[in-house]
Amino acid sequence: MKHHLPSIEDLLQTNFSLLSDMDDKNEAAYIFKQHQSEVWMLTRNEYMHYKSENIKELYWKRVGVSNEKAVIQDVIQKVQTSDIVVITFGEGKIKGYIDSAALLSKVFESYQYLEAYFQTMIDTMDGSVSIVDEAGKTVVWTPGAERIFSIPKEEIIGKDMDQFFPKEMLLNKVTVETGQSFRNRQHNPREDLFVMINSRPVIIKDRIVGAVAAETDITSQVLMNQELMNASSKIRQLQQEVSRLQSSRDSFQQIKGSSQLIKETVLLSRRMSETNANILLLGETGVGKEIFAKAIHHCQGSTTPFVAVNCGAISPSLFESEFFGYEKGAFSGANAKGKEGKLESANGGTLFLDEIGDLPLDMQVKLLRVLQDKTYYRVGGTKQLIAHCRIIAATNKDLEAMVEAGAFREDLYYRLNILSITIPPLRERKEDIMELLHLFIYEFSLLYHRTIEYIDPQVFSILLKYDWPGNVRELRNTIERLVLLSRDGKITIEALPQKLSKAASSLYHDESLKEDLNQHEKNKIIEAIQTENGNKQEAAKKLGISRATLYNKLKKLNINH
Ligand SMILES: Nc1ncnc2c1ncn2[C@@H]1O[C@H](COP(=O)(O)OP(=O)(O)OP(=O)(O)O)[C@@H](O)[C@H]1O
Repeated sequence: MKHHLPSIEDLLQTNFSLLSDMDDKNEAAYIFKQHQSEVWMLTRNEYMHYKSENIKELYWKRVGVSNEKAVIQDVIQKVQTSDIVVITFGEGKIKGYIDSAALLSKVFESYQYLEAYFQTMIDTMDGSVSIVDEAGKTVVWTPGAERIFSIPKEEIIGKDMDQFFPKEMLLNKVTVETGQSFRNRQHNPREDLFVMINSRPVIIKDRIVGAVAAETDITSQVLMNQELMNASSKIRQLQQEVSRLQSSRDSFQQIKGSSQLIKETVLLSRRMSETNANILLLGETGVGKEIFAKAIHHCQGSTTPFVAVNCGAISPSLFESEFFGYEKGAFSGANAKGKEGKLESANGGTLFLDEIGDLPLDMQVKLLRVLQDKTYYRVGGTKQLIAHCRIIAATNKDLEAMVEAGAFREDLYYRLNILSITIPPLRERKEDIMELLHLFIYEFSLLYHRTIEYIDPQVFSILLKYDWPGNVRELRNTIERLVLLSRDGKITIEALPQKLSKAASSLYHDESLKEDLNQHEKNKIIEAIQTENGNKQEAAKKLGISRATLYNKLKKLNINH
């Protein structure tokens, strides 16, 4: 590793002799005389000269001493006062010496290697790297920086950066002043330029001597995102129009998502909806049970009533009268004319029993009777009524466990569970997040009259990675918040609810963002090519980009089409 300072071993020379071993034939370059921890030195020539002249007093020079375990910096310090430094080992025995000329030449060689590596490294990098010294003056400005910021090196080197950039962009100045590091901060230094900045202090012996800032140009990702946003919003608009026209034909259009899991769930629901039988919908909170229930109900172009009852929200004492209705004078406080129940209101259509797990046990018996006989009586009534409706029940509870615990009737469970559909949670179909996200942005931007033109790529990345315990409802509510908190058409990371940004801080890093965006871009392109039966000209048109751009992207994203 030639670019590092040489080690003591690299520099050690052994061409020496101790005075006690010295004779005239000895060719050693230096002669050492040692007393305890101190060492004196003569060159061989001096020694021979003094001897031949018969000079009694030899003119020994005292030299520096370092142990073989010392660091090279120690030797460098000692050669400042003596030309050579003796290296000892064990109990102070002399192992060899280091002379200043050899040391200087080796250190200079390391410096040359380091300089060559450093220069080649900054010339090779695409991104921008800049360094300021402790006075805030620019000392390094790479070709990447020249290209990204269009400022030639000659213009900026030696100058204060705030002559060239607005103060809020100068993270390296903050870093050099405070020692604070930054990671993945996004900036928009020019209207047509987006960069991601990292910065760190340069520290020598606990002193900040400068700061390095590395900037990556993410303009193309951001623009691509905006292009996609615009394209998706146009597509969404068209889809809404089409689905309005088609809504009488296909009620499942409302259920968005193109993951295999959601497609299979829709397919199963479609098949079940054709049977007219009762259906049980299972799934975590917010997965879309009600939206599925409505789609099943409307599947046959039904204009019949869809009546929803939240079993968890009706007080147990009112349940029976709410459910079956009552005759006039059935109980005190009742409507004098009597009232039809939910079963009757749903006549000919669908009764949606949400949160069926919360149905009181006595009502479970009565519901079972309706399911079996299709007949019931109003409270206080004697006329038998026929239940002419499909029942769709839904719950996010584990009914089987409730049966085992005696909280839900086994016979009712089996009756309801004949046709059941489990709607998968969003974390198992993350491919759907992007589509739902665009749908909700579009919906809320219309509702609140806010045009969204830009979404911070970090926001996308965080939304795609989060596990969504509250499923689609939580995603929808989050998007509503983001649209409401958007400023100048921009959704930024600060608008995210705290729990999302917290969950993301451990996940987020540059590469994952790129991967997510690339994957999304890839999916959109493949989808467009498939829809256009492989016709690239048409696919490019559909994506709103030129044919040449499409070919570039196919190459860059490794798409074989
Ligand atoms: N696949 C989907 N496409 C579009 N919107 C969806 C989808 N799934 C759910 N939503 C929306 O998410 C929200 C929650 O859905 P829904 O009320 O149907 O969930 P749920 O499972 O019935 O919830 P809960 O268990 O709390 O009753 C609704 O606004 C719904 O329109």
